[in-house]
Amino acid sequence: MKLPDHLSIRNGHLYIGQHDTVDLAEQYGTPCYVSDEERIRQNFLRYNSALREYYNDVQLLYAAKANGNLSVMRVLAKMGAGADVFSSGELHLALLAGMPPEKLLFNGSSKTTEDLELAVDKGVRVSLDSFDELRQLSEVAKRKGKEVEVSFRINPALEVPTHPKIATGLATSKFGIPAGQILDAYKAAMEADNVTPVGMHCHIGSQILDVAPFGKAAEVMVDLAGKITDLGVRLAFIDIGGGLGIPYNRETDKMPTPEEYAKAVMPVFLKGIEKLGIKAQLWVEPGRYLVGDSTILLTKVNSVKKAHKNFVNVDAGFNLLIRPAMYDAYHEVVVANRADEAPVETYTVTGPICETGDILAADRKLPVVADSDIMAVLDAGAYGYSMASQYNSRPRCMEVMVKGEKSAPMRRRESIIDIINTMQKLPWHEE
Ligand SMILES: Cc1ncc(COP(=O)(O)O)c(C=O)c1O
Ligand SMILES: N[C@@H](CCCC[NH3+])C(=O)O
Repeated sequence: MKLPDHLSIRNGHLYIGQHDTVDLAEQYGTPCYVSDEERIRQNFLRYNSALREYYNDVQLLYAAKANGNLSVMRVLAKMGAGADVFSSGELHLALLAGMPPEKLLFNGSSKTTEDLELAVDKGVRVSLDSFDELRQLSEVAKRKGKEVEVSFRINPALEVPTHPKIATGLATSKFGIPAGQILDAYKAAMEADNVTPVGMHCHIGSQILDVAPFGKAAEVMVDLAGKITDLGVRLAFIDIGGGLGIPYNRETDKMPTPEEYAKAVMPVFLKGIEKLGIKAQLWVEPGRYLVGDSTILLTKVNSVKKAHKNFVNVDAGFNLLIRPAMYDAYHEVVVANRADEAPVETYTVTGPICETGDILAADRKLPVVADSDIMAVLDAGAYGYSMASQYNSRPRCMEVMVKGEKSAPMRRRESIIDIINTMQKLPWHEE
């Protein structure tokens, strides 16, 4: 099995960095997410350098939805990342993590008045998704006597090779303003009180397996940039979103690298802005690439059952990692305490949730598995914990970070008390 550099097999056990995952499972309990801080750094550096090879004025805005743990965001903030925030919650976290407001963009297709107020109060730029939202933001900013800088999210109407649920730039998707309406949007923004258009934004989808659509999106953006500049808008940034995929199946996935991504995007972008004679900053919003492979989910085998199939029943299910159930996503699984044993049996790894679809990994060849074995689900750092739920009244698990010889929890395990405490007794049930 091919492993990323920060994972290795030593003495029959799976290691993350310098840590035996079987010991980590013992020390912190299962289920448990474990992330490697160094890996996040390496991923950031690689992505950033690939783009900066071509152009100095690039700003990475980490897509906070991928993994909103404050410790993860602090690591990225220290590296110089800003953030794409998609809610007031993510905005608060980004600021707490030390990301300056000028490196944040408040995205979202359905913002509340409170969201808009927070953006204005904190001096964060807003990516607008409708004419309605422009009007509302203008009213909010005027009421507060403040100015707010904006971009519009553009729907480039592009097909992308990914799961249909995570293609976001299709003509039919809910995101963005169609290219045919975009000049009217900028005109309206130029006329609106207390609002200044200074940027453009698009994001075509996630887990994209080919760089060609990114090049196409860049082309659409610089073409439109010309028309928007002609209106008199001074573009400070052009944000082309995130979406670069990662190889979840290292045996079969042929994934584009950040260098290939940069090669597809940067010449188009640079030619475009040179032609226009502008010096816009390039903003990109990677999420998955920065954190996806940094993290494993450790889970313990509760029981093994021979039935229609060989089922391995583990203590983590789609309450903690919904990607396999939601997108039929593939995640590699390793029996952490038998990592050097030969795969001899085919197993389906299932969680504890009361749903047939609670399958983490189907039909995998693994060593003979027994109860109390520790399994690691790989590449769980993006859209893992951040999409976790308390379904079946299961408290969410702990998150641990390792760095060199050190390890520490970066989020405590929830307890049933946490769940109970959010509920309130109805007044007519009191007596
Ligand atoms: C607006 C926006 N930007 C960035 C991202 C990050 O995407 P990814 O994690 O695929 O890089 C997303 C998620 O798809 C998004 O919705
Ligand atoms: N949640 C998706 C990615 C969507 C990103 C948000 N637009 C996944 O797990 O692959």
